[in-house]
Amino acid sequence: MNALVEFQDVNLSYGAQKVLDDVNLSIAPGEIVTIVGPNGSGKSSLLRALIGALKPASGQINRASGLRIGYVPQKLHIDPTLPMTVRRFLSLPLKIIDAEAAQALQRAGVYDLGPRQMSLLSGGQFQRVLLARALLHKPQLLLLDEATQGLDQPGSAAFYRHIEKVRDELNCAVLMISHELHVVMSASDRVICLNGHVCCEGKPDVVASAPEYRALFGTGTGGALALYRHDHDHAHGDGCDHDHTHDPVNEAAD
Ligand SMILES: Nc1ncnc2c1ncn2[C@@H]1O[C@H](COP(=O)(O)OP(=O)(O)OP(=O)(O)O)[C@@H](O)[C@H]1O
Repeated sequence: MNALVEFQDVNLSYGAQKVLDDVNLSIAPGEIVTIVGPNGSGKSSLLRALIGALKPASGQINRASGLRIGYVPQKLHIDPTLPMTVRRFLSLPLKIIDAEAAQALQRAGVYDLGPRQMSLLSGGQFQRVLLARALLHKPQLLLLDEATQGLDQPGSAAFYRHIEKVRDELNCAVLMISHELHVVMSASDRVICLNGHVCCEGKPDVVASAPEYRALFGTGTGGALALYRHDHDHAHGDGCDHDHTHDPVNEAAD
């Protein structure tokens, strides 16, 4: 198999609630793919199924043999009363040597944070440390689950610019969930729109070439959020029977 990961007709439920419905997708080496979709559309569940934390009710998830995955979660709670340096955090649960920690921090763009206390990091620094942890074992596939939640717009733009750099350095594929659709425009090779099933996918430049997008995106990132119109300029497959008129601004703000 050439792809790193392939979903074939994957169905997933929590009890009676169906969350993924015949999902098919594949991720090729080195590509940056973003999953967008409304709240509750199954994005995080898809990532959890991909890492093997959830078992599909039917269908297949094929991973390339020996695939190394790095995962940056949406958030991670660490007891603020627990003294723990960044260096120590990187050694949990697997002990690593100083050189490995230094290299991972360097790759995450925070080479000097090793001695700092986890509880005293800013939101942006904390996410970079989570990224460093995900990079420790040189992943072929990096998963980011709304990794910039809580960061301001410049902070999250810097984070995603850094992700492109990491991809170029490590040649890893990146699969990310983001509500920040300007990031989708600028950083992704491909966008997959999920609403229980994959309702459309395509290159972001289709969206970015819209005159409204140019007018707004050229002058800042805020307006670009309004331009992701789910009901045009994508090809929809059969069986896509739900309302496609999402409210991207509110989705982005959630
Ligand atoms: N452990 C669980 N047990 C039961 N239901 C769950 C569980 N995790 C998620 N769900 C439900 O499954 C659906 C999909 O959730 P999921 O977190 O995958 O969506 P999402 O697209 O990532 O949402 P968001 O954008 O809000 O983060 C939601 O209706 C959610 O309430």
